[in-house]
Amino acid sequence: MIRARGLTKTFSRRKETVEAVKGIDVDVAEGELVAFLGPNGAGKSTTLRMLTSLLEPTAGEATVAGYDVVAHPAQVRARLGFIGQGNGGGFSYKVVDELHNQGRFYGLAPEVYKERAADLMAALELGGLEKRSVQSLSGGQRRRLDVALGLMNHPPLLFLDEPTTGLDPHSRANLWGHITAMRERYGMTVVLTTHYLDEADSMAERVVVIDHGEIIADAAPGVLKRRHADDSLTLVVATDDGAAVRAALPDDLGDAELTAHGTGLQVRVRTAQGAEELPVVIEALRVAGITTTSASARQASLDDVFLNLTGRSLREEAAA
Ligand SMILES: Nc1ncnc2c1ncn2[C@@H]1O[C@H](COP(=O)(O)OP(=O)(O)OP(=O)(O)O)[C@@H](O)[C@H]1O
Repeated sequence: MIRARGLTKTFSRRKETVEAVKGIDVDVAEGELVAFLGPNGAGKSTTLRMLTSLLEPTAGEATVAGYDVVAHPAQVRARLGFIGQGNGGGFSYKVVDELHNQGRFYGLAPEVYKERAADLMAALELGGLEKRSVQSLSGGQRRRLDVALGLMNHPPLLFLDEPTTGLDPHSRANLWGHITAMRERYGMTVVLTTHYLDEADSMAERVVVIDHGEIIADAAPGVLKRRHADDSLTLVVATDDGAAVRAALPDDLGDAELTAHGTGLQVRVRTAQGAEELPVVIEALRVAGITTTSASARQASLDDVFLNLTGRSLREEAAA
C-alpha cells in the first residue's frame, strides 16, 4: 500500500537548514495498522505530509496505493483519508453540513454523501448532533467528526496525525474503539502518528520509531520490547549479605543492582523471561537460606525501548 525509499525533507528557514526527514525507507502492506512513534519534532508529521502528497519531498520517492506522490498527487489523495492535527473544518458550520461539504469535495452524488454522512454519524456516536455547530462539540466529539470527515470517501488508506492528542483517557479509548471498528468495517490500512507510548503499545500492530528524522526501529511492539529492552524483577530480601544474594541468583539473569532496604536489601535484576522468572528466583534464594519479603515484576515498555536506543526517555520528551 505504501512504499517509500530515501524519503527526505529539508526545510530552509532564513540561514538555518532543518533536515526534518533524512532518507527513510518504509513499506506498509495492505490492511496493516502502523504507528509512527517519536518525540516532538522527530519528523512524523513531515513524513505523513509527504506520503499524503501535501508536501513535496526534497529527495527520494514514495508510492501510495500504487501512485507516485509527486507525479500523481490527485490519484493518491483520491485513495486516502487524512486527519491532520486538530482540523475539523469551519467552526460555525453545522456537523451535518461539514460532512456533506466533504462529500461534495470528493465529487460524490448527493444521495451517496447523505447516506454516508448518516451512516458515519451513527457509527461514530455523533447521532443527534447533526444540527450542532462544530465549535460547540466537545474535544472527543470533534475528533470523532474528524474521523468521519476522513472516511467520507471510503478510503482504502487512512492517515491520522496525532488523533488522540489532548483527549482525556476515556475519550482516547473511545476514539480508538471507533478507529478499529471503522478499520474492520472498511478493511482499511491505517497509518498514524502518536507520542503516547501506551497507545502505540496496545493499539498498533507495528511501531515505526522515528527520531531526528530517521527510523531507528520498526517492528511489532512485543518484538521491539524483546529485542531492545528487558523486563525487570524487584525483590526485597531479609539479609544484608550482598555476596550471598549474588551467589544465589540464577546465572541467566543480568547483573543485580543491590540497595539497602531497612535491615535487608532491595535486589533489582533484568530478565528476558518476565514475571515467570519470579518464582524461580525466589526459590533459588530460599534454597540458599535467604528469605524474600516482597517481590514484583515490571514489564518492559516502549519507553525502555526508546531509552535503550537513544539514551533519552520519550516519556520526558513528550511531557516537555
Ligand atoms: N514548514 C516548516 N518549515 C521549517 N521547519 C519545519 C517545517 N515543518 C516542520 N519543520 C521542522 O521539521 C522538524 C520535524 O517536524 P515534524 O512536525 O515533522 O515533527 P513531528 O515528529 O511530527 O513532531 P510533533 O509531534 O511535534 O508534530 C522539526 O524540527 C520542525 O521544526
